[in-house]
Amino acid sequence: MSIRPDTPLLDQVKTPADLRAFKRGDLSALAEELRQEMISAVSVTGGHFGAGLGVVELTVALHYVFNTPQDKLIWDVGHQAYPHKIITGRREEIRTIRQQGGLSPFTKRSESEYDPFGAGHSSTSISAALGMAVASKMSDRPDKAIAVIGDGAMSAGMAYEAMNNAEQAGNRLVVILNDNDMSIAPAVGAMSAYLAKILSSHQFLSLRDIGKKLISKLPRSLANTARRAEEYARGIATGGTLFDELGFYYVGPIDGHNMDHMLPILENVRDAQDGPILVHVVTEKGRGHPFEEPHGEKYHAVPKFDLVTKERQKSKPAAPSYTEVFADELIKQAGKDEKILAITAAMPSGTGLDKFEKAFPDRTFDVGIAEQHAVTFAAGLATDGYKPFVAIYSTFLQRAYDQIVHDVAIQNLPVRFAIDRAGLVGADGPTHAGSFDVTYLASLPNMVVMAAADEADLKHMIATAASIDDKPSAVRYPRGAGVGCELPDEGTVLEIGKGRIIRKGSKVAILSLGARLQEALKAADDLESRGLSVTVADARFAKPIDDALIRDLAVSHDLLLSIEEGSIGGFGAHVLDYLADDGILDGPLKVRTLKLPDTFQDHGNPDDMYAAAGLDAAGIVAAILKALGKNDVGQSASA
Ligand SMILES: Cc1ncc(C[n+]2csc(CCOP(=O)(O)OP(=O)(O)O)c2C)c(N)n1
Ligand SMILES: CC(=O)[C@@H](O)[C@H](O)COP(=O)(O)O
Ligand SMILES: [Mg+2]
Repeated sequence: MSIRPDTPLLDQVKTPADLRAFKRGDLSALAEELRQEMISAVSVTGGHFGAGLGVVELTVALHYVFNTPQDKLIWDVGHQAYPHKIITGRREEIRTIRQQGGLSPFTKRSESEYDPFGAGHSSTSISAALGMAVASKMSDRPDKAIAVIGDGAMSAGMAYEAMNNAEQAGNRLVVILNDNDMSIAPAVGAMSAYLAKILSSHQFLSLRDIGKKLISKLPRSLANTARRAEEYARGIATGGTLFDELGFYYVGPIDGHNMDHMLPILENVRDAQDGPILVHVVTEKGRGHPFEEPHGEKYHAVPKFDLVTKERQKSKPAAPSYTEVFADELIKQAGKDEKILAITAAMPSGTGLDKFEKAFPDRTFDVGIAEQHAVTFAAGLATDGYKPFVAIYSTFLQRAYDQIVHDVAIQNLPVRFAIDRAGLVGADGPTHAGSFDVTYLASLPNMVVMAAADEADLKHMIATAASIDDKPSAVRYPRGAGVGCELPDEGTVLEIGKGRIIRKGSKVAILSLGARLQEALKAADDLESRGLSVTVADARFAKPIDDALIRDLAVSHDLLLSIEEGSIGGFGAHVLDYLADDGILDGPLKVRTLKLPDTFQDHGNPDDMYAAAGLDAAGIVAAILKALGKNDVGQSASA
């Protein structure tokens, strides 16, 4: 049941300008209404939850103190921006978030002038803010750029590359480090430990010391705040941090749920005349969530739920997910081969490596949000005979492309890439769609690229990757449940570069790569009912492609149609290359390549999106009939 909370204060806020008219004393109550509004909205839509709940007060404080949208507020990743969207004119639309045609789950420039930078992938905010700050400095405008970055996102190299250059921005750059001691999973690594140390160590000065220190060190206006330091529950420490060494003026830690602590500090930061400032804010991820039981991931993301019963909508998958099948097979393989290791970049549950870690804690590495490092780390392990599986979502692997080319492929190191979320992912939209991996991987010499058509084949492909010791390999598989096929106890090693015929016909050949195979088979049924004899083949490999299979199909059918869940330049392009170079295209054969349209795929339901892209059974049938000039052949069996 959806309930709209009573929100008399929030009702007065259409934009941040309304918020700025509030008395300071009312802001905490306003923030609580905002939290309840967000809970109510997410109960209807599902979506990212814990991060937004944790920054409700911070969101109100930042919009209250800074002059958005002239001052640019940049949320790293953007998954925590639900409260921000609600108070920046998108309160009603928030209930459409992640649905086709609705609001984006992340910040998006085209959605609002209050979203100065689009996101989805992490750790971009400081670079973007620095660019904006330098632009405003060069244009002689006073506008600030404020990057809000989480402690998890602070593990990525890009954040440090940006901080290393931050001085260029002068006082126009503000970084808010939102420290909730969580990534999706608990935060990992030395940086996380360092932040914890700042919170608990000697740098956490006595209140009186802080006052003295601040007065001597801070810009004048900040010093005034410091005189009131004894009001702060947590106190603040300055100086001597890594951030100071990087050219920031470090202020913190401050309690990110306490307006009385945050407002004076942020006002002074806003008015400071010196260089860039980093404010270390401590928050609680998932604060105020309505559920009774605690959650290890602090409710990072939730499905729709009933606000009264708190019951979360559980879909009952008919088959195990590809992710689970991958984890089970890797555990099987690792049980036989102690050299097998598993690496995740901050996605242990998403990639199934949390399960692997339970079986092999010493052979599992969560490196934090650090995809580039994950890949080169794996390359290093591979030089010494270890067999690393880097389990990464297709979209996040994009960040490590040079590492794949330079550190892995050129050196021909046997790193195994387990590429989850390949193809359309649905609600997360264009930043998270796994559209490009075949295009960017199959163009690399030395790389073996496999795509699983079903979960049984995924097991075979993981077994195959485990056996490839002389070159890099990749297996791609989609988000969500498998097709429900029978699963072997253990995968069997496949012959490299060999596809398989699933169904034999004579007129039309459908050559499928990956999980569109079921749709290809449905299309074949439909076409047969129209009197067209159809062969369906599963290519299995995008690289090396099965030349012999393609040639056989090409010479024995009138039409060869390839289909894949990926962008242009992928499998279809490789098939065309082969056909052209082999001279087969010089003959009577008709060829069509079905792939995703050459646009970024927005968020929505993947089935609808594949249908719109012509990649479902009906789309395949239509493409084939059109190619054969037979739009009027027979009736669909399913019609
Ligand atoms: C490059 C990249 N890798 C992985 C992810 C997946 N991801 C989204 S949010 C998140 C955790 C971010 O932690 P933090 O920055 O601390 O934000 P919090 O959720 O704690 O507010 C991760 C790993 C991503 N968005 N981008
Ligand atoms: C914000 C982010 O990048 C992740 O939280 C992502 O939304 C997870 O996607 P899955 O639900 O596919 O694991
Ligand atoms: Mg965090």
